[in-house]
Amino acid sequence: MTRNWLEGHDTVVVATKNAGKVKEFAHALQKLGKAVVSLHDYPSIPDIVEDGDTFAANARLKAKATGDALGVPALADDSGLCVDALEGRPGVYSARYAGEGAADSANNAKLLQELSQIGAALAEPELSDGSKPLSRAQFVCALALYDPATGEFIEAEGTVDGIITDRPHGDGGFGYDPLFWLPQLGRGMAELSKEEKGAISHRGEALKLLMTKLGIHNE
Ligand SMILES: O=c1nc[nH]c2c1ncn2[C@H]1C[C@H](O)[C@@H](COP(=O)(O)OP(=O)(O)OP(=O)(O)O)O1
Ligand SMILES: [Mg+2]
Repeated sequence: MTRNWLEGHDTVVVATKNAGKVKEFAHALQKLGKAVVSLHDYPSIPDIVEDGDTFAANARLKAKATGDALGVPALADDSGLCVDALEGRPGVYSARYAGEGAADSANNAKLLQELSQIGAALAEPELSDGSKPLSRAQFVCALALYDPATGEFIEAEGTVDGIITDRPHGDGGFGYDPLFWLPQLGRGMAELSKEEKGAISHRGEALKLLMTKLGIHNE
């Protein structure tokens, strides 16, 4: 068991510029009595190039650059959507699917366009609102916590399976959430509260695992 790196820190640095992630981490870590700061609070840290081949490699890159710049442990999240009908794309390219700096709405539009182009369709009945299931998909989240004092990493990964539908459901969450349907719940990811999403999501699962590795037992 690793020592708890977060002990004695009432603020956790999350190496992200994604406001949706910040909200989810803030909500989850608040239960441990910890506040979250993000790269929005440190504009002087230069942009981090995410050129790793895997979610885990990118998470390590972001955690290390941030931890080294600030001299305190930093937590990074690299995540994305892997769509079966697209052979796992957009994967590590999820954030820039529709181009560098693309808005979530543009990425969602591109996803529907690609799926429509190949005529993706699941041999499953349509949902009760008439929307069509297009492909199985998985959200993946790799977390890396880095300690600049020792150069060590603690890492964890989580996934959640779902289905991409041809229409959005709900307006919560961020990113691809509106197109991600959870057949096991009969609801869309963007229809869940932060609490509900955290309980089942790729990020929630990765965070639980990371906390276990740190020896922190929540609930
Ligand atoms: O729970 C999620 N619900 C919906 N979409 C999600 C989720 N988690 C990741 N995603 C999507 C958003 C973005 O298109 C990509 C992450 O890319 P990723 O590089 O990890 O994050 P980012 O560039 O938005 O912020 P940053 O790198 O500063 O942490 O996957
Ligand atoms: Mg990114």
